[in-house]
Amino acid sequence: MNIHVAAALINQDGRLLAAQRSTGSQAGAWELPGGKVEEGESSVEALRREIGEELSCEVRSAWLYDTVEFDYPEFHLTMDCYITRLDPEAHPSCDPEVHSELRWLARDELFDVEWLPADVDLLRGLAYYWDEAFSDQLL
Ligand SMILES: Nc1nc2c([nH]c(=O)n2[C@H]2C[C@H](O)[C@@H](COP(=O)(O)OP(=O)(O)OP(=O)(O)O)O2)c(=O)[nH]1
Repeated sequence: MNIHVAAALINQDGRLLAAQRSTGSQAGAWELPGGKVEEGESSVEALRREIGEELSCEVRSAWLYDTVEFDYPEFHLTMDCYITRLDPEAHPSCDPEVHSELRWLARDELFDVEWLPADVDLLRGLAYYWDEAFSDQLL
């Protein structure tokens, strides 16, 4: 089984938004906000919808940073990860049905939380290319 997910790398004031899953078998683990791409939807459309549903925020712009391919025991994950800009005044809020906590992590705090296994290599890379990835010139 293949699961296609769209996920957001959201940076504000030099920090990345991380979210802790509140339900399911992966409860307690940290992830990037996002979710499954539905039938008939593009991955950017899924990103906009999920960020609206989960964080009550509007996506201003998004560009594809990387696509993660990862084998979980039960399924294969394809995850499109977008550098995502919200309105600078936006305050993402936590929907308890999805996330138990949101945290803004600085570059040197990225691994203070326990990420879902599929995210670890991506975030290692992001820590390395942090300034380039979040440069305003690219948005
Ligand atoms: N959103 C998100 N999902 C991730 C990440 N890393 C990772 O392995 N996943 C996995 C966890 C889940 O098995 C799957 C996403 O499914 P989900 O349950 O969040 O999707 P959804 O919001 O559409 O939920 P649902 O409607 O099926 O309940 O992808 C990540 O950084 N962000």
